Amino acid sequence: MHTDMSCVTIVCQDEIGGLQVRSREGKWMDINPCADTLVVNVGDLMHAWSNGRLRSSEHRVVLKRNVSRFSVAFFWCFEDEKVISAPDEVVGEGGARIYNPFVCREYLKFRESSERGKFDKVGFTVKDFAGDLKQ
Ligand SMILES: O=C(O)CCC(=O)C(=O)O
Ligand SMILES: [Fe+2]
Repeated sequence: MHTDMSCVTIVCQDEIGGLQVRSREGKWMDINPCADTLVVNVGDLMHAWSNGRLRSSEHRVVLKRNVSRFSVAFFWCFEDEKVISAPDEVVGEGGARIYNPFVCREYLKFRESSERGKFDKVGFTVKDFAGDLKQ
């Protein structure tokens, strides 16, 4: 289970399927394969930029049978040196930023070097890195 570090991810999975996304309520939902259809995921950078309005959902791949599966993912990120800080227009009047501003490169480094995140991408999210200022 992980969230994507990207801004937006585009996934193409074959007919075997297996991709699951966790709902706000914590329920795992199958993303059933559909011919000529791509899956678009919001990643952590977009989640932080949108001040949490767009959710970077936890997802995983679960195979119900012992078969080979093929998928390809395209991860679109902001440039390394960009600072992610939700714009005033997104935060809205009277609203508050829920994350500290951060540099994209630093977040990617954090995810790639942290014990839990190293190989299987499981673990930390932007909340762990930039704090959740609401809490
Ligand atoms: O294989 C898939 O369907 C999803 C892969 C994925 O979530 C990822 O590479 O981040
Ligand atoms: Fe992913």
